[in-house]
Amino acid sequence: MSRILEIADLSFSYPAKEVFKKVSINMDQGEILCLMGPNGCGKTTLLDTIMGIHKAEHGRIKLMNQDLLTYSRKELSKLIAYVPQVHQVVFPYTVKQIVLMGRTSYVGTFSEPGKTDHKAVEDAMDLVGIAGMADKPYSQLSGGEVKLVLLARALCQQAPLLIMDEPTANLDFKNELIFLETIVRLNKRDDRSILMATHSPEHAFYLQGKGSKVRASMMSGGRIVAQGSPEKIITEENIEQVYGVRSAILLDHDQEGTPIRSITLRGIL
Ligand SMILES: Nc1ncnc2c1ncn2[C@@H]1O[C@H](COP(=O)(O)OP(=O)(O)OP(=O)(O)O)[C@@H](O)[C@H]1O
Repeated sequence: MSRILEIADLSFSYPAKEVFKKVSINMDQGEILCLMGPNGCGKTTLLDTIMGIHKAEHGRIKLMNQDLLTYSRKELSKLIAYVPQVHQVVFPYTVKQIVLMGRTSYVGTFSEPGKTDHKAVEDAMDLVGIAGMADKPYSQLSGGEVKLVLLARALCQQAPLLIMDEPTANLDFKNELIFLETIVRLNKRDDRSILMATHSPEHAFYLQGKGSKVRASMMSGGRIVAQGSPEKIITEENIEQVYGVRSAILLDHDQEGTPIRSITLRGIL
């Protein structure tokens, strides 16, 4: 199994704040890694550092066995697709124009997008169910619709590593499942590796139940405090320690006998 991402001893601080220290994470090709942790623990900053937006003070990141710093911006955009937590644009783009931006690294500087680019955009929009919104102004979408458009943009980038920051925030039940099912499909059919920061630990169980290879990492106080298979990491004890709340992990089985775990919150400690 080849490594898509190797993060070793990574540390980063903003001028007046240390965010994370000595973080080490490895991801195999074809794996889904769910990064969890309380608000403000550093998940987004870590994702931004992996994408080369922040420069780490210490440690190193290897992407597909090559030092991240040796890639050009254009090369990186073919290797990593990103669904951000929030996204604002000032120009009055249509939804289709935003999705087409996912093809930027494939289109020459002085060229127009070609047939392949338009086909990739249409396929991605069909897959996430937003084909009917193609000509709508992006600035007039709801928070949930924006997430679906950003997913379509990332899909047509066709990068081996997909990074998502709280992808299902703002989504209703059905769109949350469209998102999760799209992740499963990309992972199992296209062998994409997915790193997602999430406040919904049960997503790790859901994706695992659908046959994806899933691991969970829990971040707290700027460190990775637990890392491994979802059932070993997402435990009542770890949730108590990391989030300061009492919870119950419930185990059920679906019709095929596959275990399904869910979490209910019982109170603040
Ligand atoms: N540009 C910045 N300058 C200074 N401090 C920042 C900056 N951006 C974030 N921080 C701080 O760094 C810490 C980590 O923020 P980050 O957004 O990475 O957390 P997070 O785990 O993604 O949080 P959430 O779950 O709320 O999205 C927080 O304390 C935040 O206030």
